[in-house]
Amino acid sequence: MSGTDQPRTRLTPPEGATPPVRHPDAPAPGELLGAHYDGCFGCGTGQPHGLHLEARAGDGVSITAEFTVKAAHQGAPGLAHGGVLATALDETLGSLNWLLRVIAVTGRLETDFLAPVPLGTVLHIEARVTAVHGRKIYSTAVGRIGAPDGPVAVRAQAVFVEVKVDHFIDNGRTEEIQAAMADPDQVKRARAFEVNP
Ligand SMILES: CCCCC/C=C\C/C=C\C/C=C\C/C=C\CCCC(=O)SCCNC(=O)CCNC(=O)[C@H](O)C(C)(C)COP(=O)(O)OP(=O)(O)OC[C@H]1O[C@@H](n2cnc3c(N)ncnc32)[C@H](O)[C@@H]1OP(=O)(O)O
Repeated sequence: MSGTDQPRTRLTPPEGATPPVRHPDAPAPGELLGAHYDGCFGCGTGQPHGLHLEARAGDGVSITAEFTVKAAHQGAPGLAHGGVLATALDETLGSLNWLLRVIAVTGRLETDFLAPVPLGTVLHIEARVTAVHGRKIYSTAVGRIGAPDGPVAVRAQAVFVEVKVDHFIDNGRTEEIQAAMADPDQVKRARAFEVNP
């Protein structure tokens, strides 16, 4: 790789990175987070074939989540599609930002697939922020088959990049943005981001 083929940033935090700070108003450990947007493929209830991933706050800046592999999520017959598994990890990692009260998008996501995940499996995911450096948030996730201490099937390392709410307003389609703004819970959440940076 050379020039523009190089990744923007390494997955290991640079010198000067600091430990993440859990926001004082973050949901208590064990609390269900709920969907951040009804139309989200990862967590939204309005997506019939979505992942319907359920995330809970953990201790520190960590999240646990469960995702059940359904027929619509197959790649090979009877096995979860790798991209769908990466999505489940991405969604769980994205939920971590709610504990920091920061809005951030995935900049880089590296996934290791260690074991196939059969249809019907409940994938138990745990994700954690390891460090913060400027707008960059470094995090890791692991997905286990069948139980929180089950065999490891997937792992990920990620860098999320903090953005302003304008990122969504400027880049999203007007129709969906207006619908999201009309959802009282979304407005509350967007406000919370803006008054509690
Ligand atoms: C209106 C109602 C809406 C309400 C919304 C309210 C709340 C929303 C709540 C939650 C929604 C949030 C997420 C959804 C949750 C889960 C879903 C899973 C997450 C995703 O699925 S999300 C979709 C996929 N994701 C993208 O769609 C990103 C596309 N992309 C961009 O939008 C830009 O590319 C961006 C913003 C990433 C950067 O652009 P930029 O211009 O702002 O930043 P800039 O270039 O200045 O870089 C600043 C520092 O970040 C480093 N950096 C930059 N890019 C990097 C990269 N790719 N990898 C590693 N490091 C990177 C630089 O190296 C520099 O580091 P340093 O400061 O050390 O030099």
